[in-house]
Amino acid sequence: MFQGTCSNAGKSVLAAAFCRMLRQDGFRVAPFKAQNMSLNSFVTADGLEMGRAQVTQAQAAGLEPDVRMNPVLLKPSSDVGSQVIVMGKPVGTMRVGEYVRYKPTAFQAAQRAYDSLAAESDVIVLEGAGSPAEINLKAHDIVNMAMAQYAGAAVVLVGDIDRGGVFASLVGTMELLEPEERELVAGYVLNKFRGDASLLTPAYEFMQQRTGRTVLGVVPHSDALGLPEEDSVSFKSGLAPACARFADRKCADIAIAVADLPHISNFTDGDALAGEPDVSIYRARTPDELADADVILLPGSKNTLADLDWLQATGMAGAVTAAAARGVEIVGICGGFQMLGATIADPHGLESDRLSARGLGLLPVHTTMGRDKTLVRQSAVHLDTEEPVTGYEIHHGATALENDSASTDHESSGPAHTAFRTEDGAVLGYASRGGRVWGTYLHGVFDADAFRRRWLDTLRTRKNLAPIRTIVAPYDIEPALDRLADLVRQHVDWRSLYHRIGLR
Ligand SMILES: NC(=O)CC[C@H](N)C(=O)O
Repeated sequence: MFQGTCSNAGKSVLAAAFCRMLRQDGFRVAPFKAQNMSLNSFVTADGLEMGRAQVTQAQAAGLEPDVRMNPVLLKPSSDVGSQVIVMGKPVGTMRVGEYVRYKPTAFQAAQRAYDSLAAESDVIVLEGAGSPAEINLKAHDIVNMAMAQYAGAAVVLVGDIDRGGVFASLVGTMELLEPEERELVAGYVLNKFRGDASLLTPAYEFMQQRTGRTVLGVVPHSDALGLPEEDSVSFKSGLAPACARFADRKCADIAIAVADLPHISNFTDGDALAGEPDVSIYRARTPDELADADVILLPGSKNTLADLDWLQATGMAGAVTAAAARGVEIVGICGGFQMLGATIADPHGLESDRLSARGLGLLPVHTTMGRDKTLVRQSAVHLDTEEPVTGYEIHHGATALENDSASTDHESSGPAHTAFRTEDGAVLGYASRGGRVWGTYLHGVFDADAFRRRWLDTLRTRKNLAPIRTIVAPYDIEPALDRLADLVRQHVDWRSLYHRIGLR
């Protein structure tokens, strides 16, 4: 089990690496994280919702994502607390105190999920959350040492050396554990190292003497892995792959600005675009940052109305409508799609106490949030290009086209047409008359290689750049998972870990 001395220490990535390595070595391996807090979720084939990190780890393990791998998911929606998802379905929106009271039930669900997964596997790679040494939270822990004890796991403590203070964090974490918890710790991994690792060797001796545990490895910092990010922590601090890569690519042909909404969900929707050599994709928080964009992407949101307020308050809303008037391509996904419309209503107060609001008025559509949550994988066709797309839907809102679009008082909303249609004929998104403003409920819409290239080529043509016409950057994380496994094999004493858990 990988536990961190802080959040974002790189536990998920190490867990993914071990899933891939164990699979390469012929074991039946599955990932598990009792509880995730993330707005980056995914829908399983049976229509259940789980965190993205275990989806990547499942792929590393060669398995279909399964909700047992992440039985509890908390999706913070601020004003009204977090939406609590248990075994893939929302059980309610709870404030902290309420959730603490609910935790014994959540832990039971996690234990049942673990047992059933463990019965089918040779090895489970568990992941903790945050740090196990948060002494104020320990009494009701269900995801760190409590889970490790339940599973009888060997724990690797992961420290982020890039932040500094890594030895103090490791020693301090050990210090704050109960003796029986400390027993479970097999050793340490120092993650995100830049520089000459031989400089660290004197510290290993010290750690061994002081704590009786050794450093099992030092993993170099790597921006270039190209794996999806688990939660928005790294996106917010500008560390997500898309942003990291942007630094080198300010001059790419197509500039795509992603509005960095306070409740941004599923920003992984931009990952496939970030991999394209002719694209620079970056987050935008101010109107200025939208100025040179060829595309403005409004991503998903766990709180559409609050984020719409944020767009208004920051002046971003005005900048988006002005850009639309200049002919800039405006794309909305899920919550972003809802924002493009004329009105959004949340009569049950599911996301906030704002019961309704006007949208940006760029598409003549109306959204109403219903109590039922749509959770489904979808295949659809983009009608203009006839290219297939696939992805998943996660939303409460239902969005419909205005009967008589002339009735709208929003200047920019003109007649719109269906942009995406599913196999069974359902509408999955609309586009404005000229097609430059469009939105869809489909997360992952840009993952389809052919559609993505066709769309980028339309943008190129508009800028008088030659279309590329072939798929130059297929979106596939398989090679990245293999690269990751190689990197970790090189730098971590995986043999002694295998030995510790009884594998040969
Ligand atoms: N994933 C999303 O962007 C969800 C949009 C919105 N919060 C809804 O539930 O309808």
